[in-house]
Amino acid sequence: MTSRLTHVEPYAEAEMLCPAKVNLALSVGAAQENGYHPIVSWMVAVDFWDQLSVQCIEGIEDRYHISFSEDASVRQAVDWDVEKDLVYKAHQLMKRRVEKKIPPVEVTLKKYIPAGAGLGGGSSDAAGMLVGLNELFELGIGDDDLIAMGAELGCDVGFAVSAFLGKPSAMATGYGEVIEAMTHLEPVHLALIMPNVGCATAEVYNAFDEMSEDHKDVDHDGVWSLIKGGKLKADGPFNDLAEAAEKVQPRLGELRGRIYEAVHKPVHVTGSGSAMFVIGESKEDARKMMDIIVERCDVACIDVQTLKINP
Ligand SMILES: C[C@@](CO)(OP(=O)(O)O)[C@H](O)COP(=O)(O)OP(=O)(O)OC[C@H]1O[C@@H](n2ccc(N)nc2=O)[C@H](O)[C@@H]1O
Ligand SMILES: Nc1ncnc2c1ncn2[C@@H]1O[C@H](COP(=O)(O)OP(=O)(O)O)[C@@H](O)[C@H]1O
Repeated sequence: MTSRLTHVEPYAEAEMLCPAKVNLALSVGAAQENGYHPIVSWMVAVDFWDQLSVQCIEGIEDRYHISFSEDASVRQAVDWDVEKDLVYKAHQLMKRRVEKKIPPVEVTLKKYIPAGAGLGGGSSDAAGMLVGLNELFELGIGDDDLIAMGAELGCDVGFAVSAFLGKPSAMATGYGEVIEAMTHLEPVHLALIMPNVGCATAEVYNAFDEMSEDHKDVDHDGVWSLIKGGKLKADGPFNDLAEAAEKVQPRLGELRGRIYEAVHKPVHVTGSGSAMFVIGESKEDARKMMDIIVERCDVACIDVQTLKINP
């Protein structure tokens, strides 16, 4: 479960674990007139989370506390205003959407997922807020509408909502907002590497445009055959944004080389970077690689696995 509701009248609280996502495959087409790129991606949610709590309070104003946890693997500061936070934006969107008035809440977001990592942390926090408010105030918004609301906040937010609803593996198409949830998922074990530098998504897509001479179509079949191909092999994942991410953040290419030297397995970039991952044969294998990477590569690394599908 990724959410928990505690009803102690008159106070009630929703606690949400907001999972990171990994793009196991990401195919990107040429930018459209609106500047956005069509994509086909196999996205999975993993057991690495931000913690979000939404609590009813007395008073008239909402309160927000947003910070990185002291014990986060990558220490960052929240360098954006509350009004720019996706949790705040999700809250405002929900208030506009429902006619029933939402009472004041105290929102506490404790972040572990680094920003600008291609792990969709902010998207997941936003999804947690939509799902949490819907449950807490019994707003009765259906799954498809919640996913559509997510897509208004960001291309990746619809997938994050779907993961909250028990579907942590999906093929995303359109600009990422069209979600086809998968009903079967072989567990995938990963060593997840989180460099202490971030990549801004828009910058990476711009670099992709500059680097792509011949504009190809998205590789729908390639992504689909990976999803349907049984146990994922270490060399299975691919990412059309990987080179662009390395152009934006040249340290990544060098680090990727060092990690490969240490574990002798392909090292993949998730989303627009900066995080990378190596596929393990098993939980033990992923953990062993994590130990080696932490020891030899001077970078934060944890072992994670895909969340189970909730039937
Ligand atoms: C690259 C991906 C892969 O899953 O993830 P991240 O690395 O950001 O986690 C996504 O496509 C990111 O989705 P998301 O992070 O929600 O993007 P948004 O906030 O909607 O858009 C940020 C910016 O990225 C660019 N953008 C985003 C999605 C898309 N299909 N084409 C784009 O060109 C646009 O320049 C946009 O202004
Ligand atoms: N709750 C949040 N968590 C992380 N980043 C957020 C959040 N809300 C807004 N942001 C903004 O989003 C930026 C990260 O976006 P992006 O590069 O797309 O992330 P990612 O690649 O991790 O999905 C941050 O630098 C910050 O300005």
